[in-house]
Amino acid sequence: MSDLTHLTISQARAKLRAREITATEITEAYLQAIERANPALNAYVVVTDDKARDMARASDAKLAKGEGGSLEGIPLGVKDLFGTEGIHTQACSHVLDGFKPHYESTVTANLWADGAVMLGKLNMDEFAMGSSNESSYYGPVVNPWRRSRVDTMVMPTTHQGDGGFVSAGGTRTARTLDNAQLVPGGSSGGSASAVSAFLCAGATATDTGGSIRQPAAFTGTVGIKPTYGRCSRWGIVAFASSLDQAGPIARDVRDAAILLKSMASVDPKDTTSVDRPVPDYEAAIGKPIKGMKVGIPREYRVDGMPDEIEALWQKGIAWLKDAGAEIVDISLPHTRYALPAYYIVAPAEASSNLARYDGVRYGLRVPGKDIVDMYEKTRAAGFGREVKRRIMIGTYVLSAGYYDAYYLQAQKVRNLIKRDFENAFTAGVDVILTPATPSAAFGIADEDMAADPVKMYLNDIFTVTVNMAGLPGIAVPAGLDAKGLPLGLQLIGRPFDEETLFQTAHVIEQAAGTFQPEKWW
Ligand SMILES: NC(=O)C[C@H](N)C(=O)O
Repeated sequence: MSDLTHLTISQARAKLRAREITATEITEAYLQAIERANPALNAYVVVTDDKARDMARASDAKLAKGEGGSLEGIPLGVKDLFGTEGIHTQACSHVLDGFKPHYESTVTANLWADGAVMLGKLNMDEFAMGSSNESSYYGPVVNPWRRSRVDTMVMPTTHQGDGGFVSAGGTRTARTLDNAQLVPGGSSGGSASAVSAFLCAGATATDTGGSIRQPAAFTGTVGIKPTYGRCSRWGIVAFASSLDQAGPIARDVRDAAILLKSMASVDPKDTTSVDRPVPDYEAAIGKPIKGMKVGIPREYRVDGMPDEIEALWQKGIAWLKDAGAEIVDISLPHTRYALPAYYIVAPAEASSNLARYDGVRYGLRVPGKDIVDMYEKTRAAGFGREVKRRIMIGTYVLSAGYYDAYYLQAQKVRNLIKRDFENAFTAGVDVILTPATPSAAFGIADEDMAADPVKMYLNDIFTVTVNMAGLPGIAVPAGLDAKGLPLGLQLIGRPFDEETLFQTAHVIEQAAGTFQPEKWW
């Protein structure tokens, strides 16, 4: 049965439609895999097994009649940020203890309408704030990937007895997995870990400054943040509303295209969702990229970037060139201001969005001597360190006297960043290629990151620009580092041109192959 969990969505879809397997069988295989692996990986915070079985049964009834949607019978995991009716939705925060919404987010409703089966809610950084999944109230998620060491042994040439038997000698290599646990990235760490470890066929995720693409890169999976407005934000717990976008994490580019097609829609309940038809993204896969103009932004060559990342980038450039693309150097001159500006805009919006958690309307309430005391005690107990840090930064940059110096400036910088991209695209660039992250996955409880939050924020250096400009970006696995850990490349496209991203990412995937962790859990 466990083999069923190794099918990609497109493979499972074909087998389900051909009645070679049933939705119940594949769902049971995933539930068993979760039961076995979750104590080690902590990817799921809730497993909705009864619901999964009911949904699978309903899918089987439809499939038996030759009916069903595009995802009929496909088991998925859902990031805990998505409101799921009657089911635990806590953004992995203590402050939302016991919260079960009476509504379903538009994105998840779209998936269920297309026949997908819900396996459970996935772990994440608290309120999506983080790049390591260590700020979750439910504890860190473990990356299924581990560093490995390659030992080369020189085998001596041996002689045996008078017969003069001679062994060939030479070298032998052995790969040993390191025991150190690594982060899966964040904030969608549960989604990335679960997809990579075969604990769901695909997962929903969100990306405010890199939360889909960075964990995808850290786990050898594919993650796309679509254009702002492509997926409805309705029913998703808000972090920074002008930046938040939902998207999928999947095992390959085709699966990501299938999932995004289902998740995306125009929604009157979210005024920022855009009224444009959702194309058949899968149709873009396999289309040649001959003549496509690929921009390489010189400002993404940041100080201290490891040689391995530069080498990966060069490899990506060579693959696209070999496939007939034209490579052009471009300049995005305001890139270096993106990270500081993001860490003003995002906390500012967060401080406003998170004001609603007051102990009255949702979740946790810690009694106090009066209402103000109750607010204070609830918020002090309910929010974790990183969330408190962002609320304080956000409140500060919005306060009278500082608003102009910080928030207003950051908004201006945001416009300049957007204009940089517009200039590149109007000059004829079709897609931009960059590394997805400045490093491979790092260790859980990494001392440097824990001591200095800015080090953690630097994880977002290549991804935040895309959110600031509202553009689509995809992370696609492109190789392994010297320690055997996955590394990803990022492609950035024109607004609403996700098709070009899938088309180009598929070329990289074809050249690089797909990557699976060695099973230890
Ligand atoms: N939410 C995100 O996109 C993650 C980003 N690292 C942040 O902490 O803001």
